[in-house]
Amino acid sequence: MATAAVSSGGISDQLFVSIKLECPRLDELGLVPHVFGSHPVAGSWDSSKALPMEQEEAAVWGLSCVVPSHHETLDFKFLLKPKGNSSQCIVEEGPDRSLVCGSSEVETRNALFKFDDELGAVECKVFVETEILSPFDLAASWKAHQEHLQPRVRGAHDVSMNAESESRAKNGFASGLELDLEKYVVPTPNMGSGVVYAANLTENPRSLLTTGISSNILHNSIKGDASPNLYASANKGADGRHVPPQEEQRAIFVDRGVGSPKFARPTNETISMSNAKFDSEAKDMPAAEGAVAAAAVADQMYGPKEDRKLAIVLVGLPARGKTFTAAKLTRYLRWLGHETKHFNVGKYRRLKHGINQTADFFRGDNKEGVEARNEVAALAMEDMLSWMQEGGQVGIFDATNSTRSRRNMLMKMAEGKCKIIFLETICNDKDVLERNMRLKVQQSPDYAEQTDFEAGVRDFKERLAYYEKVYEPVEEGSYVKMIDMVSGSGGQLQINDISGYLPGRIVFFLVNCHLTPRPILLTRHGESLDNVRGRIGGDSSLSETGLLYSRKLASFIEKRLATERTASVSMHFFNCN
Ligand SMILES: Nc1ncnc2c1ncn2[C@@H]1O[C@H](COP(=O)(O)OP(=O)(O)O)[C@@H](O)[C@H]1O
Ligand SMILES: O=P(O)(O)OC[C@H]1O[C@@](CO)(OP(=O)(O)O)[C@@H](O)[C@@H]1O
Repeated sequence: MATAAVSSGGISDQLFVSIKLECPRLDELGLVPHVFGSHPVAGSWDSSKALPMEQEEAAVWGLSCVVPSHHETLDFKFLLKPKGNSSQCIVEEGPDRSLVCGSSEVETRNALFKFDDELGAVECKVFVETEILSPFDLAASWKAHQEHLQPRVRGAHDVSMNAESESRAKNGFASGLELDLEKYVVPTPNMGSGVVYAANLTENPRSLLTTGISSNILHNSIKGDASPNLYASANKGADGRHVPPQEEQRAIFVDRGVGSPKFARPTNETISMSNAKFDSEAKDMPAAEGAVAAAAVADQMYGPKEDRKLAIVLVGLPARGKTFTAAKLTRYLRWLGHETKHFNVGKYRRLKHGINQTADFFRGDNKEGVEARNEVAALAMEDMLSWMQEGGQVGIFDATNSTRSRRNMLMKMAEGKCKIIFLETICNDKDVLERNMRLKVQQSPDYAEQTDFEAGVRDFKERLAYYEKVYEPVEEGSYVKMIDMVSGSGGQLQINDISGYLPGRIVFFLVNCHLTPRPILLTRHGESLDNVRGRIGGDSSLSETGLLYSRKLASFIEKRLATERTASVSMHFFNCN
């Protein structure tokens, strides 16, 4: 029957083969078509081990199976056996059929069977379909197949497999799907190359898209001389929401080149996590430490209702992973069911001042630059607060917010409206920073029009140096500091004055935050004695095969995962009662 030696990206693909035989006479004659061939899955040319085809319709018989990847070509033939008598067989006439992996040509000549007696001959139409499948596709289709055969019974403790499917599993599939853990290639996760710059996916600056606000009004509001709602009240619809005039919206997007398809209980002490320090080189599992630490925080903290509006204000020099962390946190909080939005001040700045600002714009002694940046930061904060008043729960405010005066401005704006937690990301690892900076120049719309990549890197480094000169680490308010959480030489999470259920969850998340995507491997136990009897569930011992699997699994973990610095193994027991 089939073939295949395919490998893509280090993962062995498998050849899925579906064969159909059409002949109205077979049923009349009480004959069952089989397939046998050169691969052990198809009996290694031993007719007594041929795979029986299944009657799908009155005249149609089918068989699908999967051929493991270590065979180049597989030859096969059809044979007929009388129902209930597997010792006799009639093999089809003509040469062996061959399936070669990667070849689009499949042998579909009719199958001719000659009988010695007056029956003469029987001719059957042949249809063959092949598909190369990854192990994941295969697992999914196997699951679907199993579920199709054995619909789940609600409330049943265990489900018996019927004899037919069991024997088929033994003959056709399970034996063919010999998962050799020694050779299992752990898939490389998608590293997200070519992904859209995370800041582009943040909230659209609605105040900027709403009206051509005068800088003065904005400026006043920043200084606290005017109600911040002054400009926000412009252009409201019947429901009180902002109505962006279409024309302006379009004009701004086009003119600035933003969104271009190119990119595509309370405590006042500092709780240092030295007791529950996150150290990626430590042997203890960080996840477990994080859970304990976060639970300790969360358990004490069920804050008052008014604290439920929460602003997470990022703080950090450029290229410290603020936008990255903000995007991940947004996703997590949304997944928990909290209305969360990510506001990126860079996006506002780009809309209002264009994408081509040089490092000079970010100089701490560039009064105009500082004012312009504060202006857009205030706009973003205003948008975030308005959104909270409309029902939003957690706003993530993503900017460098690198000076105390900027943070004071934000705290003042948030007074009585929401609680603020500063989330500072600190990174001292030169290699990580170098990589981050280059990544920023590659991805940020700020350098979309810079054709000289190295010139872009120099400009970004200059920008960073200006920020470093004025940078004031957070020492005020409630805060979480992520310190060198990515460098691999130990990391620390410091928390101060954090209270409430949600902040506790956030701390939990941050402690367990990973920088790089990683594969998650799931396995069930090996075959149990109950499984051998066709039963799922129960609590029986492992069969011989199950024991073999358990040894292979232990060796896989020891040999293969022990070398992975961040690998962790956890066991889960599911009780379906
Ligand atoms: N905690 C962290 N420390 C250092 N680098 C990080 C951290 N988290 C993520 N990164 C990396 O930093 C890169 C740049 O991140 P980004 O979020 O754009 O920086 P920022 O918003 O601080 O300018 C990301 O691609 C990511 O690989
Ligand atoms: O105004 P500050 O707090 O510096 O923060 C916003 C600035 O952060 C920057 C700093 O480089 O980063 P980003 O674009 O990566 O989000 C600028 O784009 C943006 O103008």
